[in-house]
Amino acid sequence: MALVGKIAAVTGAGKGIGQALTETLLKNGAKVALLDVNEAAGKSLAEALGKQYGQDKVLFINCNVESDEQMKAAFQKIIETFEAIDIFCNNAGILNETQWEKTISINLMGVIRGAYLALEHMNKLTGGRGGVILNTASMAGLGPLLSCPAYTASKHGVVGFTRAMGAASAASGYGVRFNALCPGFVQTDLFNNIQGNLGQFSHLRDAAQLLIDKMGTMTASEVVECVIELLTDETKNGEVFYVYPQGTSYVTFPSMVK
Ligand SMILES: NC(=O)C1=CN([C@@H]2O[C@H](COP(=O)(O)OP(=O)(O)OC[C@H]3O[C@@H](n4cnc5c(N)ncnc54)[C@H](O)[C@@H]3O)[C@@H](O)[C@H]2O)C=CC1
Ligand SMILES: CCCCC/C=C\C=C\C(=O)C/C=C\C/C=C\CCCC(=O)O
Repeated sequence: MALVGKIAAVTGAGKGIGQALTETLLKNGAKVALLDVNEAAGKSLAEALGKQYGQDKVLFINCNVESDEQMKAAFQKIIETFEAIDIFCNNAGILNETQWEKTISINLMGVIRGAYLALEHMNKLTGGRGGVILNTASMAGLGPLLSCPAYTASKHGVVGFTRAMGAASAASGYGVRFNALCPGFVQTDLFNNIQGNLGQFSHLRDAAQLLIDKMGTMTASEVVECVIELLTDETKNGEVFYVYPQGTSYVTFPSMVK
């Protein structure tokens, strides 16, 4: 599936990994709807990218992934403007162990909400033209980030949801692929502004820092460079793609059916 002419939407598009995803999609010829709750960041990015790629290629929508109403309205706006949707990147996320319910609400419930609404418009059985849904999980969806249990739970949830939806979609003939992106540490606002967000686990900051020092960090652009394959290769469904400073790998899981 080439990206030229495809219609994409990215949540949390205003900054960090979402910004890099948006720029990469535009660079490869897609039109992109930028969804973000940060109006200032999303709007100014959309304006800058509109100048670079053409105003008809970008659309900013102020939208909180926690809101069913705002998300439904966002999909309506995308369809009104671009007529379809082929690629949906469920990327918005926070890391806040003090506000752990909000962390679950945005990172996991927001992803499920986004996927179900996207599917209504993309499902080939209901008039959609198929496509791919990419869920940004994390390496914390594969192993425990000791200072961040709620965040770790949210990301394990995203990995499980993606795998189950990939299987459900294939078995149902929806024509929509589901893949999860699991980056290691990425230099973004989420990573840099961790101070005050670890709550009762603040005393584990140094232990987490040791892990960061051992593993290293990446830029958002380095992560997204590796993602094109996941979006374009039509054989990739239900995949969990681990991106770390030294390379990438498709994660394998043990089969529980004996
Ligand atoms: N930075 C890192 O080390 C890693 C981040 N991730 C994941 O990548 C995704 C993106 O994170 P970053 O780019 O690092 O963060 P970031 O903080 O740089 O950007 C997140 C964007 O999401 C938006 N956002 C937050 N809550 C929202 C909501 N309720 N509705 C709509 N938009 C919302 C923010 O306004 C911001 O523009 C998240 O899901 C995060 O968990 C995964 C692995 C590592
Ligand atoms: C200094 C406190 C921690 C700061 C972490 C900031 C951002 C992290 C974002 C993530 O999504 C996590 C990325 C990578 C690490 C996740 C899990 C490590 C698992 C290690 C293991 O399996 O042993």
